[in-house]
Amino acid sequence: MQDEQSYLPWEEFEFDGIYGLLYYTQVVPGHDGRLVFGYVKDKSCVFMQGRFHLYEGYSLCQVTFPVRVFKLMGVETIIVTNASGGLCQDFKVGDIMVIKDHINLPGFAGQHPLCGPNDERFGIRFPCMSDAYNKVLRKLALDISMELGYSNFVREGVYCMVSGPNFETIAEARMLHVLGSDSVGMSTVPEVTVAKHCGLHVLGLSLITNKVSLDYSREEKVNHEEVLQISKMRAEMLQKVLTTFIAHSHQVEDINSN
Ligand SMILES: O=P(O)(O)O[C@H]1O[C@H](CO)[C@@H](O)[C@H]1O
Ligand SMILES: Nc1nc2[nH]cnc2c(=O)[nH]1
Repeated sequence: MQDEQSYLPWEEFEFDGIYGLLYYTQVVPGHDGRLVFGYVKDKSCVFMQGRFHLYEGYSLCQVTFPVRVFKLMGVETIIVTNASGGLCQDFKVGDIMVIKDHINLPGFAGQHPLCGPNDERFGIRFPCMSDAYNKVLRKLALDISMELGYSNFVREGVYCMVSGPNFETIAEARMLHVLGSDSVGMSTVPEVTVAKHCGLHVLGLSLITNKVSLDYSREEKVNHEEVLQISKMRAEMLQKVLTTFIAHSHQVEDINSN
């Protein structure tokens, strides 16, 4: 972070073929709080290096505000990434899960970003969510992972959002598993819900940073440092999948055949 004297809310950057501007905000450790405008190959992109979470005290309207800004800027496709705990017993730490569907647990309790008057400029009152994660984009992500030789680490599954900030009790983890969740985290679902509401195409990738304990005899305890460490370890691989995906996105012939 720059000192107060020289502080500017943005700076120019060039990194690994990506050029653009960085904007700074304040968020949780591991989330840099930067909004990055740039290009991957010839595709203009905007990246959120970090996000806002419900557990930080932001409303879901604030959490999802950037998505609506992106929509107004002309963004058509959004790629959401997160860190999550693996509930599916076949998943290993370091796997990447292409999100097939989600469970909006806070939404069941009325913590939903679309509660309140519906803004018709963005979408309809009762949006369909059964196809939130675009099938064509999911297939492209899986094909690319295979081409890159990552097929052993890449899975598909259902992500469940809890509000956090605590990690799950064993009884909670067992319940989420029985409900059909393959992984659990504290984000993503509000952004995806608002993105689908306003007609954006969505791809979701979840990095499995830890195995969630379903067993009272297991000694390991999850912590945020472990989440950060595995995220760092897999950053290069995720970056490769994402940049290749963006570069190949012109291959998507009919994105609406979802
Ligand atoms: O979902 P993201 O923000 O990627 O991070 C996940 O990891 C953090 C907990 O370690 C929580 O923020 C959880 O949601
Ligand atoms: N709720 C939850 N969020 C996570 N984010 C990364 N790992 C986990 C986890 O095990 N549980």
